[in-house]
Amino acid sequence: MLILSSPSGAGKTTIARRLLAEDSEIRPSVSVTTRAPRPGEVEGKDYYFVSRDTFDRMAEDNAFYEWATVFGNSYGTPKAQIREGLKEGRDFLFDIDWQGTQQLSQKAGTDVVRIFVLPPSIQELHRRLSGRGTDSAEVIADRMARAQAEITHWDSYDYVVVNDDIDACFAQVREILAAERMKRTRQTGLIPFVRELLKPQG
Ligand SMILES: Nc1nc2c(ncn2[C@@H]2O[C@H](COP(=O)(O)OP(=O)(O)O)[C@@H](O)[C@H]2O)c(=O)[nH]1
Ligand SMILES: Nc1ncnc2c1ncn2[C@@H]1O[C@H](COP(=O)(O)OP(=O)(O)O)[C@@H](O)[C@H]1O
Repeated sequence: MLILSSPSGAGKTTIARRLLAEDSEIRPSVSVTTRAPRPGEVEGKDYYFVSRDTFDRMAEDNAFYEWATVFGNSYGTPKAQIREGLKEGRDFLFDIDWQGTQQLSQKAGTDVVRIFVLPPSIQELHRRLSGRGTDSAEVIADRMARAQAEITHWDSYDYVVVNDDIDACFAQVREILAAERMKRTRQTGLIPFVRELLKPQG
């Protein structure tokens, strides 16, 4: 379970989309949200957009691994789509906030890799939120007001990358993923091979 978090506008969606396009081994965890779709966002790809009633019913029915309220809207990770994949040992990418990261870490323990994406500066964060052109001035002001509070949670992540140059930052994320996949504890498929190597020779 690879988690990407950042203050809004630092670039996690950009990194996530590129990773999903280039790495066929990892699948997205598509969240459910009460937030309205932004122009260009696709139902079932970026989010499942639902009403407040539907979200509350899903929460009551225990349909989420975790959920949280961010910027006045609710966001949740639905269990159904990832349960089977996780059993099969597939990699999943989560674009979730620090609250969801804490909840998933408690549930999944060592199977979680957490990356926090920092902007190169607060001024650049503002430029990116404005340049994205998807949010009103009011929404941008709200996200900027929350950015520093979100950055204070950077120390509960395993890795921190600064998204200054997108290519350099993306390369770092790929390196983290490559190294994590090579961890001995994740390479259970190698056990028969190692047993073979250890057989007495001759
Ligand atoms: N806990 C939790 N956070 C989520 C989930 N889906 C999205 N988020 C977070 O909600 C925040 C707002 O997301 P969004 O409205 O798409 O704006 P963004 O920050 O520009 O990507 C971001 O920090 C996301 O990482 C989820 O299922 N659970
Ligand atoms: N390294 C970068 N340099 C310049 N602009 C970037 C960079 N990374 C992302 N952006 C732009 O900044 C805006 C916010 O990025 P986005 O991925 O939507 O952030 P988040 O998902 O963290 O809110 C988008 O318009 C995106 O194209």
